[in-house]
Parts: sequence; structure tokens; C-alpha cells
Amino acid sequence: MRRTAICLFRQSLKCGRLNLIQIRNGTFYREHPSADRHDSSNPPLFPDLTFELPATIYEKSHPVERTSEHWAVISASDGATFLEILRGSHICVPPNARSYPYLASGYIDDRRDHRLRVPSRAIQYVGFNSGKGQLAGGSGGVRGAYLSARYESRREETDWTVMQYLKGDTELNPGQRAPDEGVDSHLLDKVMSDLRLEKLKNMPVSNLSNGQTRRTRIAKALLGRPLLLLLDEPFMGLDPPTLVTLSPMLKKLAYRSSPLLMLGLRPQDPIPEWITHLVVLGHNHTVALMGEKSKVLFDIRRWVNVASGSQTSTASQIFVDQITREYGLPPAGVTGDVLSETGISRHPEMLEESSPAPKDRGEIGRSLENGTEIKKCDRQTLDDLLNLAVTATPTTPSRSALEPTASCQQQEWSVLPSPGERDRQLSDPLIELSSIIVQYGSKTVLGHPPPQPGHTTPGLNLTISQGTRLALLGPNGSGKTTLLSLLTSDHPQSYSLPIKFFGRTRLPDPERGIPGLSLWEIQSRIGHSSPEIHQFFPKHLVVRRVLESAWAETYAGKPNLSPERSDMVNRFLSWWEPELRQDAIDASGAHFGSDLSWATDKQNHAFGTLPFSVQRLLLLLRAIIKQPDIIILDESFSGLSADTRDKAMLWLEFGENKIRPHGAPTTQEAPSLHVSTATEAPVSVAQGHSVRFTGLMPSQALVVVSHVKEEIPDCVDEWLRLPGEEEVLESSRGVEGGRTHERGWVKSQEGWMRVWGL
Ligand SMILES: Nc1ncnc2c1ncn2[C@@H]1O[C@H](COP(=O)(O)OP(=O)(O)OP(=O)(O)O)[C@@H](O)[C@H]1O
Repeated sequence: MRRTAICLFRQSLKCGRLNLIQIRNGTFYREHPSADRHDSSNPPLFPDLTFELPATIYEKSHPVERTSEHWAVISASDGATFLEILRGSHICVPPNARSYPYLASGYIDDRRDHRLRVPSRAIQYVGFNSGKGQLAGGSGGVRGAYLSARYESRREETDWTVMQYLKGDTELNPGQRAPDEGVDSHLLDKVMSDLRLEKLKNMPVSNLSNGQTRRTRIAKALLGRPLLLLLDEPFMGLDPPTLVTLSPMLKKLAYRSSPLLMLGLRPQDPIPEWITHLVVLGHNHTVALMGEKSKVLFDIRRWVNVASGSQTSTASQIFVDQITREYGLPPAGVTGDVLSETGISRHPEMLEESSPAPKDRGEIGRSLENGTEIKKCDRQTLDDLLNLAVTATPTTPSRSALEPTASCQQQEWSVLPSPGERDRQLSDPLIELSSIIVQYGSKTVLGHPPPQPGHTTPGLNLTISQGTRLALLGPNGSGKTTLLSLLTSDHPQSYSLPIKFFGRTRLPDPERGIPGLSLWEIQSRIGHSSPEIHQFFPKHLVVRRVLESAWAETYAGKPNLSPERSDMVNRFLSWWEPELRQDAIDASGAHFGSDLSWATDKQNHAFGTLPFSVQRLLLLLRAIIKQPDIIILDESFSGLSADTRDKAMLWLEFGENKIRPHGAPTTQEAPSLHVSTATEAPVSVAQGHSVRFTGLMPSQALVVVSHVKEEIPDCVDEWLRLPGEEEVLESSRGVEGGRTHERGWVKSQEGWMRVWGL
């Protein structure tokens, strides 16, 4: 083993670079493969993978600035597996195909940090797609066994603060620490300042908002002094200004190689401008594209065109079929948007005009930089197949560039239409908040002065009425989750604050003989999905039970079902089978629709065994299935692929009226093209024809929280933007919002820029 490492080291040095990660024609398996290697329960992962990441060689006299070979992996679902493989997880065949020459070299100082010899220590992984509050590092985790504990001011002994969490002081009876496990105080100060955590150092980690949690987890990983940090989906759930500031901070780390970074991105994420190389994963655990960013983006355009049937001749169809068979469809939603310090803009490669000749581009990543050829595998690469299939220069569906427009500091209330101009009438109020102020100690979280426009007293005012379609917006930490917890009555202060639920307060009114409202009375009229619910949801419930739990008093309690309700569950299961079912063999639908027994299968369809995106989708469906008075969707569309997200939005608004069964609508076509007929209904649905799900009713209210405009449904025509703590302190920014002329205005380019003032 040692000999192999030395040989590889010598070989790498001869090539003029020393790799931190070196994979050459390796195939990976979750379990030891059987002799014939055709076990469908243990498929090969990324067969014949070749990937190299050069190490940064530190010269004592020269500060390092590494501007090239910063990688991101784009994938709809497999990104975490790919990243885990890079740090030594999963079985590699042949075993010596994966090596870490730099870690075996003399550049690692055993006296200073011998742990760096171990790949899993030198390369650390921080994943963000598992909901908020889950802080890495085990014991520094979440407080309480119930959701509303987060909103309490009382602190338990185990409510570790940010500082304790970062230092690793999260044991009640700490044992003797190993000498190398202490935290370097200089590094701690620096990391806290880089990640703007100083003000939060005494805050219990369980009280942190999503964005604060994310910064804390990155800080914790940096304190482990890895050589390479794999950040999986770091931008999920972050507000646009934080996104714009986080990326340069990451760039600084990456350029200094302290540590080197590699990102896992969803197809719809903007790509930081400092990323120079991309890996794009295809279906069935394949690497579809890999190499220099512009070249990969160019190939994605070609792939999209091939998949959509444009620019291919009949003779090319054989190659098109081969592409779809081996690599699947291009990941939906890749825009190639560039994230920089000034905002988000379109990558030139994704603009119509650019049409470089594919052959002109170097293929970094497939061949070594010094020209050493890597042994080609038998499988044809997607690039080769695209060359054979494409007969013309790729085009791009036109879309206005996303460059930021003029900023707007105006109070939006003044420019919005008066109530008389509104198209849609709202009906009875469902929940009314009057001059609400929420404070924790001296810290005001909701209801900062000045008073809202049209009001004389400070505090937050909001009415959710029948027909409301509201987007609740605001920077990370501005109080959105706190506000939602008042609406759902999970917040302990919802008893005492001036809030009316369905015309009544929670406290009884003995003088008028009106009893108080119970939590169940309120929550039975609300459908709610959120990252917090996701975190606390029982892992053992099977798919059917998750949907049925919409009618239960507690997540795992016995649901109050009726024949109609069971029919509705069947209906949802049938229409969403392609997305929810885990044991289907291909995407053609051949195995779908026979019966619904898969939804009660504990092995593959218990909530905890489902992929993150499927869990999110299921909780979203759970929130809408009982057609409650109020639907609250807090980051419910995040984590879904672009196709599933678009289908879920149509389902939410129109239900069966505008979605084809067993297939997401294509983004190019108008929703009206997907009007379904009764004959299109899946076989299994026909058994329960007494109910149909037809989407949002005029009497229902919808409240959506998202930091991504594509995750706001088109029907939204009202917004409320809460100010962030810094905005209040620095510019006295107050609450903004109001009804809009058009539905979907807030998610338009103009609306979004106004809301965020980017
Ligand atoms: N129990 C608590 N004690 C003290 N502060 C708290 C408590 N709960 C929340 N906070 C603070 O209140 C502020 C608002 O948090 P909240 O989670 O509501 O923000 P948010 O807008 O939902 O953020 P994000 O978009 O990041 O999820 C944050 O600064 C948070 O740290």
C-alpha cells in the first residue's frame, strides 16, 4: 500500500502536479459487489470515473493565490454520493484507482497535523440539504424534542451556545481532551469575524435562523482545518443579499486554499463566478459532463437541444436514444447564472450569440494538463455522443438577462395600487395580527419601530383573509419563521399577543361567555410544511401514513379518515407516483399505476428512507391534501428538482385541472396545454372517482416563504417584506409590502429587484 502511494507520488510529480484527489478509471459500490456485478440493489456508482484535483502547494515565502481549478458538481440528486466518494467513502474497484498522493507526500507535516494523512479528516463534507437546525458535529445539535421549544426564551443546560458549539464544548461531563483537539483561538476569532458570527456567540444554536445556522456550520467545518471542504448545496434557503455576500467569502477561502472548496449545486443554482470547472451528473449514477466551465455549459445547451429534438437529423436519432439511455435527460433548470459580488447575471455561454466550436475547447479533467492521455473507457462519453448527434449550433431559449436593475429604497406601500384597483376580492379575515411585537430579552425580532405605513403604533400588522395569496419575504434572521409560528400558534406568545384566529382570541372571554381556542382547533384548519416540521417528522411513517397524518392531531397520531379522505389520499398517491415511488425501474411509467401497495412498503417507502427531495415533496402534499383554510408553505419547494417544483406549483393552484397524470409539464409549454380529461386519469385512480383535487379554492388562503423567486407560485399577488436586524439598525428599514396589480409580480425580475433592492 505504502509502495503504491510512493509510486503514485513519483508519477504525479513527473506529471508536474501533485494531486490531492486522484481517481483513475474507478467504479464505486455501496457494498462489496457480487462476482457478476449486476446486482440491481447495489448498482455501480459513476463507472470508470476519472477525476483529479491538484493540491495547492504552499511555499513558505509566497502567499498562495489559487485562481484556477475550483470545482462544482451539478446534480439533481446524486451530488452527495459523488462528494462522499471523493473523500474516501464507498468501495472502489479496483482499490488503487482512488488515491490521495498529496496526503501521502512529505508536504504533510506529521508533527503539526498527522490527521491530514487520513482522507476523511483532510477532506470534510458539510451538507445543507437536510433541513435547518441540524448542526454538524453531533452533540451540538438541536434543542428539544418538540417544535415549539425553539421559540421559548427559557434555556436548558444543554442549549449549547454558538461559542460552545464551535469550541466543541458540548458534553455535560467532558472527558480529558486529546491535546490536538483544542481550538486555535486565532483561527476561532478569524473564522467568527469572516462569517459574521460575533454577535451570535452567546445565542443557543437551536435558536439560530436558517442563514445563521449555515454560517455556523461552515465555521465549525473550517475550525477542523481541512485541506478541502466539500460544501453541498450551500445556497439553499439563503436570501439573495446573503447569497451575494457568501460567495465572495467562499472565493476568498478558495483562492487562499484555506481550505480549498468544492461545491455541490442544484441545477437551478447560480454558479459562483470563481468556479472554473464543473461536473454534471447524469441519471443512473453517471458523470455526464466534466471539465472547464464554459465548455460544460456549452455542452449542456447541446444536450438540451438534443433532448428537445431540435437540431438533430433522423440519422442522428440513434445517438440521441443512446444519450437518453446512458445519461438521461439534461438536469432541468440549469441556467448557468453567474453569482458574483454584484448580483446574479447570465453566463455568456448561455446567451444566444455564443457559439464556440466544441472541438476548440480543452478538456481539462478528462486529460491531464501536461498532455498525458488518460486511458479511454469503453463507454462513449456524452461529449462524443453530442458531437455525433448535433447537426447545428445550439440555441438558447430566450430569457431576459438577470443583471440587477436600479435599486429601490422606496417604501413599497406608496407605489402599490389602492384597494379599489385590485382585481380579486378578499373575503372574511382568518387571522388578524395587530401591532405585534416579539422580543427575546432586549432583542426585538418582530415589530421594530417605525410604525407600519397607515398605522400609528409600532408593531407588525397583518391580516390573512380568505383568498389571500401572500409571499412572506425578508433576509435570513428577519423573523419570518417566528411570524409563521404565531400564525400556526406554535409560538408560546400567540396566547398573549393581540392575535385573532378565525374571529376569536386564544384566551377565553368569560364576560361574553366565549371559550378559548385550543391549539388543535387552530391547527386543524391550517396545512403547514416547513424545514422545522421536516426535521421533527417521524421517520418511520410510510408514504401513505404521511399523507393521512394531515387529518391527525399529532404527526404519528391516528388520522381521522373517511372514505372521501382515503380516496383523496389514493388520488394524490396515483398522481404523484412517479415522484414518490422508489422502486420503479425507469422513467417511462411502465411500472407505475398498477396498485398503490408501494406506498405502505416499510423498506423503501418509510419517510426516513426517502431521498431528501421526496421527503420535502411529501410534506408539501401533506400540507395541501386536506384543503385547509390556510396553507403555509415555508421553503417547501426548495430541494425539489425544477420539473417537480413546476408540477407541484400547478398542482397547488389547479390540481387535476391542469396537470397531465404521470408527467411533469415541460417548462416551455403554457399550463393551459395540460388540461387533463377524465380518460387520462391513471387506472388506479379510477377506483376512487368520488373525489377530485382541483387546487386552491377562492376561500383558502396561501402564505409562502421563499428566498428564490422561482419557488413562489404564480398566483401570489401580495407580499410582505420584513427588515433584517442590520437593515433596521443601519437604515431604519421597516416592513414593506402590499397587494400587486398582477399575479406573480413579486417573482418578476422587476418585482424581485424591488423587494431586495439589489
Ligand atoms: N428563542 C429565541 N431566543 C432568542 N432569539 C431567537 C429565538 N428564536 C429565534 N431567535 C432569533 O430571532 C431572529 C429571527 O429568527 P427566524 O428564524 O424567525 O428568522 P427567519 O427570517 O425565519 O430566518 P431564515 O430565513 O434564516 O430562516 C433570529 O435572529 C434568531 O436568531
